[in-house]
Parts: sequence; C-alpha cells; structure tokens
Amino acid sequence: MYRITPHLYDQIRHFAAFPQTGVSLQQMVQFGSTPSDGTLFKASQFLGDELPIRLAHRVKELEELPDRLNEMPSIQKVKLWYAQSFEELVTLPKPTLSADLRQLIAKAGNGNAIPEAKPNPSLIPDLRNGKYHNGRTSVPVSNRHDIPFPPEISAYNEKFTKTLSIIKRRHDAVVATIAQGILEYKKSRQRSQIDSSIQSFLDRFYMSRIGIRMLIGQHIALTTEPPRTDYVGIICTRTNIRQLCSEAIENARFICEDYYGLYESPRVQLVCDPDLSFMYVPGHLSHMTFEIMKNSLRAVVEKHGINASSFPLIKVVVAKGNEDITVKISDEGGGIPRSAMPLVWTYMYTTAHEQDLAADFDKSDFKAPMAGFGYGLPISRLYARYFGGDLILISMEGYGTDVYLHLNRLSSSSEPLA
Ligand SMILES: Nc1ncnc2c1ncn2[C@@H]1O[C@H](COP(=O)(O)OP(=O)(O)OP(=O)(O)O)[C@@H](O)[C@H]1O
Repeated sequence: MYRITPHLYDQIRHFAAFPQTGVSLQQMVQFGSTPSDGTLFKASQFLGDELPIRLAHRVKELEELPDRLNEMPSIQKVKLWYAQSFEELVTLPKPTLSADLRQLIAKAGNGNAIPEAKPNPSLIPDLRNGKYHNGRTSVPVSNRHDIPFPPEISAYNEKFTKTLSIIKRRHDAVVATIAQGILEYKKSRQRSQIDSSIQSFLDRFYMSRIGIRMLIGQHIALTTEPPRTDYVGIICTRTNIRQLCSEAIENARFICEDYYGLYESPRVQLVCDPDLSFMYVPGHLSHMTFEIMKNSLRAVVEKHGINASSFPLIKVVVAKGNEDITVKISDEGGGIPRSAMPLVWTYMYTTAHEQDLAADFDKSDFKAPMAGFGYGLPISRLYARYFGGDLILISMEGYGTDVYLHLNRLSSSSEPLA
C-alpha cells in the first residue's frame, strides 16, 4: 500500500506553507486560445508549481481535522491519494532548457499569461537534488506562434498531461469517499449532524477540488483535444443557456418518471432568450441546473402524490443582467420549513430515504439517481461560487420554493481559494 515517507511529509509541509494562486475564467480563456507547444509548456510550468501547493494544503488539512475525523479510514484513504498525486507531480523530471529555449518559451503565449504561481519558487528548495532553484520572472509575451519547439518540449508536455490524467482519475471518487468518511465519523461519535467547523472544512475541500479539476481538465483538453468552435479547452465562449437548461430539464424529468414510475413527470416551462449565450463551463452549468430541477420535481411529485391527475407547472425563467445571468426555478412543491432552511446547505442533509452509500462508493463519481445523499445543493452552490456566482433558495412553506442561480457574466473573478 502507498505510504507517506517522512521525506515526503517534509516536502508537503513546505509546499503547504505557500499561498494558492487563483485563476479567473478570463485568464484561462486568454491563455488557452491558441495553444502551442510553448504555451502548453508554460501552462505546465504554472500547474507544476500550483497543483502541488493546492494538493499539499489539502493533505495538511486532512491530517489536522479535529475530533479524530482525521483518523477515519476513508479520510486517510483520500489523504493518501492527495499525497501520491503531490509526489507524482514534484518528482516528474523537467527537461533541461538551454538559454535560447528559455527565451523562446518566455515569448510563447498570446498576450495574456496565466499568473505566476504566487510563491516565488526561488524560495523553494529543489527537493529532488537538495538545491535551491531560482524563481521564474514574469516575461512579457508576444504573439508569435511560429516558433519551432524542440521535441523534448512536446515530449514533456505529453508526459505531464499523462500524469494529470492519472491524477484526475485517481481523484474521481473523492466526494463519495469523503462522504463515507463523514458517515464513519458520525457513527463513531454517535452524531446525527456535523458541526460548523466540519461543514466549513467540506466547503473548502470540495471547492478546492473543483478548482484542481478545472485546471487539470482545462490542461488535458487543450493538450489532447482537437480545437472546437467556440471552445477553449472545457470552457465554451458561447454557452447557450436555453439549450443547456432544456437538456437538464429533460434529463431530470426522465429520471423522475423512471424513479416514481410516472407516465409523465411534472411539466416545466422555460422562459429564456434562445440566443442568450455567455462564457462558462457547460459541464458546471448542467450539473447545477440538473440538481436543482431534480429537487423541484421531487418536491412537486411528493407533495401532490404519484397518483395526482396533474401536477402544477415548474417555471424556469432566465434573465440577463449586466453583471449576472440569473436562472430562477419556481416550484409548487410545498417549500421547506424555516427551521430546516439552514440545513439544506449542510452536507448529508436529505429528506430522502437513506441509501446505501457504500453501494455507490466505488463508482467513478458521485451521482444519485433522484435524491439521497444531501450533496446536490451544497455542491451546486460551490460550482456557482467558483466563478463568482451564487445559489439562493427562498421557500414559502406550504406552497413552494424559488431557487435563484446567479451566474457571473464578467468572468474576471478569481477562484475563491482557502
Ligand atoms: N425545491 C425544493 N422543495 C422542497 N424541498 C427541497 C427543495 N430543494 C431541496 N429541498 C430539500 O433540501 C434537501 C437537500 O437537498 P439536496 O439537493 O442537497 O439533497 P438531496 O436532493 O436530498 O440529495 P442529492 O445529494 O441526491 O441531491 C432535500 O432532501 C429536500 O428536503
């Protein structure tokens, strides 16, 4: 079994002492719009500094969790995944660069670089050979894409991307495994709810995971996928919101019909300008709208009963403001009692019948069929906040719920990292 050696612990502690560097959606797009071996190499240099810092923060945090939560077997398991990924990144041999090549790489880019990872790497000892190495300095970039890069650069890019793919796959089951760890903790401490310090840990931890996966996913897509119109990596510069909402609605309705054995699930009216598009990550938007729709459908079906002759319409309205695009989902599913309102944002709060988490445990990601783990809302809110938006829920008990999904149009806000 993989274990963390004392030397690796030293490295982790060292990296965890540096702050994380946030990147905005705009920076990701500007940097990745014309990828060449040079820009990809620069991106890998940034990620090679930044990802170990982010992973090290998480290992340290998992290590220091209070009330013996850190001792739960599933928490330990996740900690080892993070440590292993950290080690794979810091031990990946970098190509030796001649002075000329250094200059070529410095010039690669398209006018706007992703930021330098905040810690000045000159302070970081090269832990592989015991020396201190000098920091990179910010170099103005030009618009040159015609520079021939030697094969060792593309070979390194390929190797780096391969390492990222392995890491991404290793971390697929993190959400479910941490959830399992929380269950182990609740059982061992005989608690029914988690306290606010654990809630904030989970918010931080899952937010960090979204960021790490965003950076990794973006890099893999830029390196391995052929260019697609309107796409830069996994970011779509013209995400059509109507189309995306329609798909999420249909998918959620299908699952609802299947789950309750309905001939037809509640209908959904969508009011949205068909041409409204903006820069976003379609995967994130699909995830959020789908989760919110599932909740509304479930509430409506359960309030009115599966034998109801008809269900009240669920309304989805999309509004375009200067700063935000807001998606409002209104249902007549009976709402939520005021006393339960703070709970809906806590992980593992659900009014669905308990499911066997362990059964879903080894699946690649965390997907409940209709409801059941109490992760839908808190994780969706993290996705919204990741790019500077928010998710707000207003309930009228006895009638229904309005959910407001605010999506930031300015796309310049940096990742919220803690
Ligand atoms: N539109 C709604 N109307 C009424 N109750 C709701 C609504 N949305 C959420 N809730 C309540 O909030 C709880 C938590 O919702 P959340 O989406 O986080 O988890 P879940 O749907 O139970 O499980 P899952 O992890 O599968 O999403 C739900 O179990 C439900 O009790």
